[in-house]
Amino acid sequence: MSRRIPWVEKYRPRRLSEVVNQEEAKKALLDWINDWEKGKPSKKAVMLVGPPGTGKTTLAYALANERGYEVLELNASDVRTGERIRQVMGGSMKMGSLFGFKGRIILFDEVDGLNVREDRGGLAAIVELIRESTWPIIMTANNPWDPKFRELRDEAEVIQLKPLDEDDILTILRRICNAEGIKCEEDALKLIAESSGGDVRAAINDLQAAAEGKKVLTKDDVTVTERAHQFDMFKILDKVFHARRFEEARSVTFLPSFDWESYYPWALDNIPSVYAKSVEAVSEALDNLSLSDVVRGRIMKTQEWELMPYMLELMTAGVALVRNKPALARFVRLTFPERIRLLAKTKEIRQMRDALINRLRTELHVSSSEVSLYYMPLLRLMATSDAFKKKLLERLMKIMGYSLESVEKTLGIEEVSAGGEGEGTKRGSTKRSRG
Ligand SMILES: Nc1ncnc2c1ncn2[C@@H]1O[C@H](COP(=O)(O)OP(=O)(O)OP(=O)(O)O)[C@@H](O)[C@H]1O
Repeated sequence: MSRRIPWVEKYRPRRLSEVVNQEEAKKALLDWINDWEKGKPSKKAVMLVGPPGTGKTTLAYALANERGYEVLELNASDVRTGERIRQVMGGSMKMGSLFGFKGRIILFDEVDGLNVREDRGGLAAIVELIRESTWPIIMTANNPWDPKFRELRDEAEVIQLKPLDEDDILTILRRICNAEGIKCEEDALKLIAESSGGDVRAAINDLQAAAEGKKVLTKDDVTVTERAHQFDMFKILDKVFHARRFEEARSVTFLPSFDWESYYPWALDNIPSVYAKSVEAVSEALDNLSLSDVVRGRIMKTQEWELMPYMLELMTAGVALVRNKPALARFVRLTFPERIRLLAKTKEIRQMRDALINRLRTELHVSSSEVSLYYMPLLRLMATSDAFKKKLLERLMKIMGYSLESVEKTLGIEEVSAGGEGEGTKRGSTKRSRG
């Protein structure tokens, strides 16, 4: 009955190309190590930041493996005693080659796990380590936005990883099922992926628990634990709405499960109903939330990550501490954000549309935005004209391998003809009657 190798380790990608959907992070990481190798890194360290189980540690190891570095992992107590540091820092880049390595990469996993209050010395030691290091340093963190980590963040290039979506996780799960020779029903994998809340480690663990030793995995075999990304979000919002003090509201941002990208639409959709009794409160909370989005935009554009605490405070304390806040019931009713629901519903069509745009972009040698702006409306128009419709739809079906219905949906011609005549009228009106 004993578990053999955990699948999270067995199937941990060894090469960067196997790490799913973190292309921008990979590129930034490669640029950084290339600069190191040329002897002119802009920062001696990088900090890989992202939600749990999205590939931070994996990227560090894959990079080291691919570029021939030995990984030396350090933790908080190593830093405090200082001894291991001296050991690690001794020697030069050339020394590693004795053992067949090009050099060393120092990995400091989960730096935000340091208890900054009790471990002030530890933090200062890491900063010093970075300044003096002759080796590239990689740190990982889920949530390093506490102002106390500022000095550390300043020493590093912050590389943000994306939260993974269900499709990414399905890709990884299918790969494992194939490698294990297990016939996994798609529904079973979907259930696991859905409940993982974007955490690949959680999904792989659930898969192993349900499938190990089986030849076939069905939906009935899957008893996913209440991983409850959504449940967490309910708890987080509940805490924010009930908070009476600044620190209380802001404290949610230190939870490992806090993911600001998902939090935003949740807050946006729930503020009007939770504060419904006070227009002033709704307006102020939405104002602060939108300001947080302005700050987010600035961070993304200028990479000024030190603005992050302001963004987090505006989206939490800014929502909690508003004038004329109405008295709230002990349990507020929260709803699932419409935007996320809608995005999930239209995902397939959006993907097909993106694929078509991409194809046209390469054929026509123009940018994607030009295709969306000029060529897609033209195609849509042609697809509703008797002179071109048949030929155009047939060509697109052939080129893209879509069904007729998919081509129509991709071009959005239901919407166009909804206002006009023909078969679209019927479909369009059914759609509208919902609203
Ligand atoms: N993008 C990815 N592509 C392929 N596999 C992944 C990816 N992200 C995570 N995994 C798998 O999930 C496991 C956990 O990933 P990893 O340890 O890199 O997560 P992490 O982001 O460092 O999480 P934490 O912050 O909890 O330490 C890995 O063993 C790997 O098998």
